[in-house]
Amino acid sequence: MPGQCLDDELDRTFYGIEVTLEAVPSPLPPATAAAVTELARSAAHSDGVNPLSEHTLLHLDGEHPDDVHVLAYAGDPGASDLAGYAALGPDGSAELVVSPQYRRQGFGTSLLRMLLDHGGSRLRVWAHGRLPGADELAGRLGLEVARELYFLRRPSAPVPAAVWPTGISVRTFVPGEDDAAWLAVNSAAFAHHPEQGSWDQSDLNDRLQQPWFDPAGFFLAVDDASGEVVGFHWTKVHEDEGESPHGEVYVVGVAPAYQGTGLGKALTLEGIRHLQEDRGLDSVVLYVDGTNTAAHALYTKLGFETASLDVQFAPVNGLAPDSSPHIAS
Ligand SMILES: CC(=O)SCCNC(=O)CCNC(=O)[C@H](O)C(C)(C)COP(=O)(O)OP(=O)(O)OC[C@H]1O[C@@H](n2cnc3c(N)ncnc32)[C@H](O)[C@@H]1OP(=O)(O)O
Ligand SMILES: N[C@@H](CS)C(=O)N[C@H]1[C@@H](O[C@@H]2[C@H](O)[C@H](O)[C@@H](O)[C@H](O)[C@H]2O)O[C@H](CO)[C@@H](O)[C@@H]1O
Repeated sequence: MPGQCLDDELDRTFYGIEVTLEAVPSPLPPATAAAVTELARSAAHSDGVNPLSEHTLLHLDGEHPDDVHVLAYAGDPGASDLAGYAALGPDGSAELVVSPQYRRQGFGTSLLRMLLDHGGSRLRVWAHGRLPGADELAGRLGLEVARELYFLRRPSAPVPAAVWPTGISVRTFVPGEDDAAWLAVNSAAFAHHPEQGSWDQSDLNDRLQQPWFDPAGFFLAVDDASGEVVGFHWTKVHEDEGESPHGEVYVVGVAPAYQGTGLGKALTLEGIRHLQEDRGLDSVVLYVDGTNTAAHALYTKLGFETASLDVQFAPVNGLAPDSSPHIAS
């Protein structure tokens, strides 16, 4: 829906007496963003998995005019606390979460129906951890699994020394100097990825400003002959409330012309060494798409094991209701 925006008037859509849904434009008022963050924290504590991804949480703040936020209340908005939330991006990707105290009362169904109204056949809604009920709710509304994202964990174990391909050296990322070079190799490495390959300077800036960002954990592989950045391993440390600190292989990418030379393995090992030895972290995690056979083979070899699964649901054969979105063009 690029370039589209919500009507001037709040687009309030009612799905029944008990549930009030309100589609609100970006930017969310700070108090509303805080309520959504608390709702997500409460659900994570109850379910053992975060219902909203980093991208959605980052987009709660700031101007993202192509995003749609949906708030669910029991009764009139403001008359009660937030019962649920859904986010819909311009590419049809979406997430939704219902407060643990409002489960099995139709809020999830109402939120998903509204996402289908707005997203149509492009809707791709996440179910992180594929929790009980996700498949049932999705199936009831004509959705099926369209994508699998595996969450892998590597228990603490010695890290073999990285063996670098000839003519390649490694250094760490310098914010403000390496941005363009990293964006270029990231988009080349992830040219076929639904999200990663389209990251731009704004996406990078969002993350450079995060408390977890640490350039010492962001490794760049450089071709000595050309000086070109040809690969990277960006690590991340999670120190979230209620979780033991752990490291993440956040993103590993190798320029297509350098793939199959041992560079991905070397970069991955260097990042794991950093997380374990420099940051003193025991376990290391990562996300990898189910279709990514190369990455899966690499990580399995390095001792990663499947810990959980996220899935994305999509309308069966694009048969979603063909209702036109409730948004002005
Ligand atoms: C946590 C994440 O970031 S998941 C996303 C990972 N990144 C991407 O998918 C971006 C696009 N792909 C790439 O950048 C690369 O293909 C990577 C990072 C997956 C692998 O990097 P490469 O430099 O090609 O890997 P490298 O040459 O070091 O191979 C290491 C091992 O990976 C596996 N592997 C690499 N490529 C392949 C392939 N095409 N098919 C099967 N296995 C493969 C093998 O086990 C290989 O070991 P081997 O050569 O001894 O058999
Ligand atoms: N290995 C990476 C790059 S290809 C990957 O698969 N990322 C996924 C993953 O991102 C994680 C997610 O945003 C978590 O909320 C965050 O805490 C992690 O740090 C991220 O790695 O899942 C996303 C969907 O939730 C997906 O869009 C990314 O491509």
